[in-house]
Amino acid sequence: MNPKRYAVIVNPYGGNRRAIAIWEQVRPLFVEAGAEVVVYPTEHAGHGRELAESLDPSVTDAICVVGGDGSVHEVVNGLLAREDKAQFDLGIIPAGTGNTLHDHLGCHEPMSAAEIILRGKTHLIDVVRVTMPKECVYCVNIVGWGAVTDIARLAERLRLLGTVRYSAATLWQIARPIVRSVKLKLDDQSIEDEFQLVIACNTKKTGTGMLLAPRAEIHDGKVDLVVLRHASRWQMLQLFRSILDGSHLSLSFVENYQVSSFGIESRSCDALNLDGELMGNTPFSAEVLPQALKVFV
Ligand SMILES: Nc1ncnc2c1ncn2[C@@H]1O[C@H](COP(=O)(O)OP(=O)(O)OP(=O)(O)O)[C@@H](O)[C@H]1O
Repeated sequence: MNPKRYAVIVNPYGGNRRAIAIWEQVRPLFVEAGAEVVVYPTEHAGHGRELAESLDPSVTDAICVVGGDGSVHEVVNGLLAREDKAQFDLGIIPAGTGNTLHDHLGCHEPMSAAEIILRGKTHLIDVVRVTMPKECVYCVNIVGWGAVTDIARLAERLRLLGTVRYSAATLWQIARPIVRSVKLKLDDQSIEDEFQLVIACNTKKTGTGMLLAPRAEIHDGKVDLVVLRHASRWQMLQLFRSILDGSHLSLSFVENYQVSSFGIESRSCDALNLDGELMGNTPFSAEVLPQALKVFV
C-alpha cells in the first residue's frame, strides 16, 4: 500500500524564498490523491533535522522535503540520528538554489517530483557517514576537501555577485592554488603526498550541474573519488573546464577511485565541504552505508 500520511517540511527561505509558493503549486496533487498532509515550515536553520529526528512514526508514513540540498542534508541527518531507528520514505521536491540529489533521482521540477512521490515507488540509496573527532555527519551528495572547500568559502564571501560568485571563486583558486600535505586513505590503501583537491561523490553531478562523477551510482555501496595532487595552473584550468561535461576523467593528472571507505589525516585542521555546506574538519574517516535510505523515485 502506498504511504498516505506525509509530513511536508518546507524551508520558507529555500530557493530565494520560492519554496512556499512551490509547495502551494504541488499541494493540489496531494489533495487529489487523498493524501493526509501535515506541513511544517522550518523556523530556523537546523529545524529540518529536529523534525526528522522527532516525527511520530505511528502517524507519519513518509517525509517530503520542499527545499534544496541544505534542507535535504538536514532531514537525512535527522532521520539517521533517530534513536528509535524508525524509517520513513523520503520524498524530495526541488525548491533550492542547488537541487543535486533531486536531479540525480530524476526529480527535476516540482510537479514531476510530486507525481513521483505520490506514485509511491521507492528505491534504497547509499549514505556516506563522515566521522570526525567530535561529531558524525551523514552525506548523500559529496564530501569535499581542499580546493572545493576553498572555492565554496570564497564564493560565500562573494554572495553579492549572485551565481557568478562560483566562477569568480574558481578563477581565484586557479590563480592562487593551495597545496596541502596529507595522508589520504582509500579502503586499505594509504597515500602520503601533496594534494589540491579530494572530492568523494555519491551523485553524478554536484553544485551547479558539474558532472564530477559520471560513473557514480547511488546504490552501489561505493563513492567515486576525484583526486588532484600538486597540479599546475594550466592543469587546474583544464580540470575545472572539463568537469562541466565529465571529460576530466580522461586527463592524465586526475585520479579517480571507487571505494567504500576513505579519510584524510592532516597536520592542520582543514575545513570540509559536506553536501555543499561548509562544515566539519580534518581529520575524518568516512564509510559508505550501503542502501541506508529509502527514497521515492
Ligand atoms: N527558517 C529558516 N531560517 C533560516 N535558515 C533556514 C530556515 N529553514 C532552513 N534554513 C536553512 O537554509 C539552508 C538552505 O536551504 P536550502 O538548501 O533548502 O535552500 P537553498 O536555496 O538551496 O539554499 P542555499 O543556496 O543558501 O544553500 C538549510 O541548510 C537550512 O539550514
